[in-house]
Amino acid sequence: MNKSSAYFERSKGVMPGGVNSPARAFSSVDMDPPFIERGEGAYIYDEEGNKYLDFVGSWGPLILGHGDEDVVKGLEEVIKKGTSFGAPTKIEMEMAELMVDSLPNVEMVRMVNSGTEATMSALRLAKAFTGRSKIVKFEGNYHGHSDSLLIKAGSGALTHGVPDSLGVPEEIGRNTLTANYNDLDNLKAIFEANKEEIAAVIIEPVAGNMGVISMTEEFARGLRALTKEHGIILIYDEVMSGFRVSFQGAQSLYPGIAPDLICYGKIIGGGLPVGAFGGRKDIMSMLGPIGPVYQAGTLSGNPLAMRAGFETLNKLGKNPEFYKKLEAMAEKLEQGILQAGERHRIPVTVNRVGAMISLFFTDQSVRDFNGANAADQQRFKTYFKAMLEEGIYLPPSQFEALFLNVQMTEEDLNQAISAIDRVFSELP
Ligand SMILES: Cc1ncc(COP(=O)(O)O)c(C=O)c1O
Ligand SMILES: N[C@H](C=O)CCC(=O)O
Repeated sequence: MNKSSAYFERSKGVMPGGVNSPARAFSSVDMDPPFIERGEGAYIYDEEGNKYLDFVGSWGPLILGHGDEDVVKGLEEVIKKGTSFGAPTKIEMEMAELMVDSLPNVEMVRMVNSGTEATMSALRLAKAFTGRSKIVKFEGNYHGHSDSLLIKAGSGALTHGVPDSLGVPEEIGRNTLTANYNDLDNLKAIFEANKEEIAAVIIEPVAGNMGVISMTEEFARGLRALTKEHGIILIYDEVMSGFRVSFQGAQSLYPGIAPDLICYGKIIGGGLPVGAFGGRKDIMSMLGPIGPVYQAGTLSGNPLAMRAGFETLNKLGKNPEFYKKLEAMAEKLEQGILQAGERHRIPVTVNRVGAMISLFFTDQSVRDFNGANAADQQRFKTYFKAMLEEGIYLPPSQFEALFLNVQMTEEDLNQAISAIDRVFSELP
């Protein structure tokens, strides 16, 4: 990777760590990242022309693969008319209608430019609605990089050893309480100790930022019952799981449980920068200009992002077989990993929900942050590097999820499974 390494050195001179988001720096696996030149279907190509089967998919958005023809055609149409107006457009309305019509528990929605903005704004709204200041998040969950959420955070923050970022003022940090994922007793104790002070609980219902770990049914029910009992707003962060684990996201996996607000991002932008939050009309109606909670954005509802998102959601909604295919492929991959583990005596636990999957080098079940953190990260590093040499592009951290896309074929998966088998056979 001579060219990539040279570009990386150049980038480091002008960009902190050579990147615009730490997760992509590959420092966690002690190597330089390949610089990606283009993507096509299920594959990406680096500046040297190396071809990789892409299990990152821009960290989740590209469920249709690279260069989906409907997304590209839509973008070409929009770009000829203008890239941004800072004024209402028809496509924003159509996108909002599509989301409200498709999603349970979303009566109104507001578009923003990233998942970070979505969670930050949803929390502000919850604080205004309840008149309270504290929030609860779960250790190892990641909700973007706003101050109050960079506490015991997952994803790149965890991978790079800064789950509690410097620069978050103590008085802000004090209002963020952290709980253990899937632990109702812990949550009850926090609620009891902070009566009438907690505005919201925010959770990744299917977490992907400490590896993949989902809420147990019992925990999901208890969480909803307890938040209701204490007058606390329940926010599902579906930035990653939305339209990924099923068309209606994680909400549909826990029938009968309704969050009050839900955050989106990634897939709803079809590969362009986007986020959204929505939910109960009485809460959403507190937003400006009809309510007292201010929230805004020069490029919010940008026509290109809206069109890419609209084409993506429209296509996913019209093709339920996509999700069946993704599920079948992810299951095949899961089995392939487990069988390779057995064959080569490598202790491995695979967590999977739909086409979100991750592998932990441990023989213990992983259902919270401590479980994920106890897995063998040194072994993950060796595995990651060897897989990259095999032409398989995985997220460079144990604490991230792998994403499949609908462009992947049986042959692609067989290639990945054979690579895993070869790599496991040589793991120290
Ligand atoms: C669950 C979750 N919430 C929020 C975010 C923040 O989104 P963004 O990176 O678009 O700001 C991410 C990813 O980064 C995420 O995975
Ligand atoms: N896990 C993160 C989001 O889901 C990875 C993306 C990033 O932080 O760059």
